[in-house]
Amino acid sequence: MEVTVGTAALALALLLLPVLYERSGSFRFFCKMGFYNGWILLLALVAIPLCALRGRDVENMKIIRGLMQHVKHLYGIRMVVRGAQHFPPRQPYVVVSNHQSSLDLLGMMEVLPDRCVPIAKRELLYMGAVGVACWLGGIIFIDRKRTHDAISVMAEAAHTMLSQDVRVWVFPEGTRNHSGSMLPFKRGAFHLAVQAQVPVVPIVISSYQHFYSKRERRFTAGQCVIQVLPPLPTRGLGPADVPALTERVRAAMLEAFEALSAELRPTAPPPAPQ
Ligand SMILES: CCCCCCCCCCCCCCC(=O)SCCNC(=O)CCNC(=O)[C@H](O)C(C)(C)COP(=O)(O)OP(=O)(O)OC[C@H]1O[C@@H](n2cnc3c(N)ncnc32)[C@H](O)[C@@H]1OP(=O)(O)O
Ligand SMILES: CCCCCCCC/C=C\CCCCCCCC(=O)OC[C@@H](O)COP(=O)(O)O
Repeated sequence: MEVTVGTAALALALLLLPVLYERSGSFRFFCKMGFYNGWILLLALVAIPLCALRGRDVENMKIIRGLMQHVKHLYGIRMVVRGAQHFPPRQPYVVVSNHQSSLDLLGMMEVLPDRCVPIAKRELLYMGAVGVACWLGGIIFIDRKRTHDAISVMAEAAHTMLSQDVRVWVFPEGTRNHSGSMLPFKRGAFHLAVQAQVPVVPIVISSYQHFYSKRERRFTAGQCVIQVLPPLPTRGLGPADVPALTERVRAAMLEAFEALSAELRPTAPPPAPQ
């Protein structure tokens, strides 16, 4: 009898799920985000044995990139890349981009250059299969709570970039930011570029506001523009030039971000006929 009641309750709940999904925006949002994380976890499980053949190697980022590129289609997100010609050919550089949400992974995987690894918070290492896949991909982990250690990891990265022909991707805001603008930039990425004497390539990911908002629990289909800006050289610059370089890059990125936000903002619906 108990089994029958339990089974009936489960069947009723399952039947109600599509209704709830249809009627509740919040429920839809949590389902979509849950699926996003779960799917990435599953993809990481696929990536691990493929990447393990090489061991920890930046070439594995090609496998991770390849496995991730279809995810945008699952969510109806159209990615438009502009300025890809600005990526310097055949040389290391530091990519800096704005960081709004974990959805940035989709934009990143759309344009991630070959032999390019992100710098990530070390907490990512402990995300089960995702952490293992990231480690195998050669992702550089830093402990944000230990500035001194983070700086020495980045100094080591400057050396690796040159000795192993590696590009590095940094989110200079240092954390996700949903404010609709950009946080002040931390200087690590720019010290890295100056130490290695390589260009900085700024990338702006347009605002998600018109199709995704964590606060409003809204996640629909939409368009995202990824704009690669002209690289800034650092040859001849020293540590004293880092603050000005940081501000120059942030100003250029903020200008591009605001222009994209204005361009992509949905126009108000026409007034209803009187
Ligand atoms: C198939 C599917 C599998 C799934 C795979 C999924 C893969 C996806 C992976 C994507 C990962 C994306 C993850 C994104 C993140 O984790 S973002 C968070 C981590 N990133 C950052 O924090 C980067 C930016 N941070 C910095 O650059 C910071 O500066 C940092 C080095 C971390 C230090 O920060 P903090 O402690 O806050 O100190 P300050 O920034 O205030 O710096 C203190 C002074 O030190 C100077 N400084 C900084 N860096 C250096 C350096 N390298 N060399 C010398 N000096 C440095 C800095 O200028 C400050 O001094 P002044 O105030 O300027 O005098
Ligand atoms: C055994 C433990 C199992 C744990 C399982 C966890 C499952 C998680 C599964 C998938 C996670 C997919 C998202 C991957 C990475 C997203 C990168 C990202 O956006 O990191 C945030 C970081 O930039 C800044 O962090 P904060 O904004 O400072 O916070």
